[in-house]
Amino acid sequence: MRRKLAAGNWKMNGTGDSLGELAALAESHPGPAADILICPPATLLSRAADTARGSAVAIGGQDCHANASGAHTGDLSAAMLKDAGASAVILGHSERRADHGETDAQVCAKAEAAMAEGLTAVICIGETLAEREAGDTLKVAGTQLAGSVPASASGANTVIAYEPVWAIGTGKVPTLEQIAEVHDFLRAELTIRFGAETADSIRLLYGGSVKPSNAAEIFAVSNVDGALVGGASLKAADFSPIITALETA
Ligand SMILES: O=C[C@H](O)COP(=O)(O)O
Repeated sequence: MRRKLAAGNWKMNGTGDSLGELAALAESHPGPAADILICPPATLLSRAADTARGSAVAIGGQDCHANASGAHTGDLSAAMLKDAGASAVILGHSERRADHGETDAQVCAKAEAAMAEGLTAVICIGETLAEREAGDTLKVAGTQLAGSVPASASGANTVIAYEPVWAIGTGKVPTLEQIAEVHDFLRAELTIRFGAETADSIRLLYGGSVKPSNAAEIFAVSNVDGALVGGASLKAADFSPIITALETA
């Protein structure tokens, strides 16, 4: 049985003042029936880990380098994230794929580095609007899944987030049928590659304009094990009802 996961990606938002939202969230969900993960910007990782210590909220990074150390100005290794208090890291987010030209192979190498440090890799995939309109959604999902997920993936070290690029921060959400089609496809692809036992243990998150108003219906979709939430994770008042919807799904 997969435990549900509500993950918040603060992206490039937040300063020390934002930690009050994290504290409020942790206080509102002392014994949640779902896992909760907040991924603040790297500048807040250590303080966020201090704020969340002893609570049910885990802290994660938003990216890591594939190498353990070295001359990579501005980058952070998986070991550094772990040292700062992270237990997970988002990898291959479409914003990094677009802004930094990250390839599936690079995402896969980063995921291997994260796993080697004991971090859970939250690996993001998803099609652009042009790819969906061309009828290539499943082809893109399959290619990104195959290329970005390491052979060592398991339910313990890997979470897959399906995030259609056109749904991120736009208020546009795929139909429930469209979400189900992709999530069922991803489960089937994982089963072919890893076998049923491992495939059934890997959580599949949906991401893209998840709000308190649409969370419950999305969480009722086949093979949706939670959400990766951007904008609505910044305020406890928005993220808390999403977590509650997941707990009761
Ligand atoms: O990582 C989160 C996703 O990009 C979703 O962002 P959003 O909830 O603001 O659409």
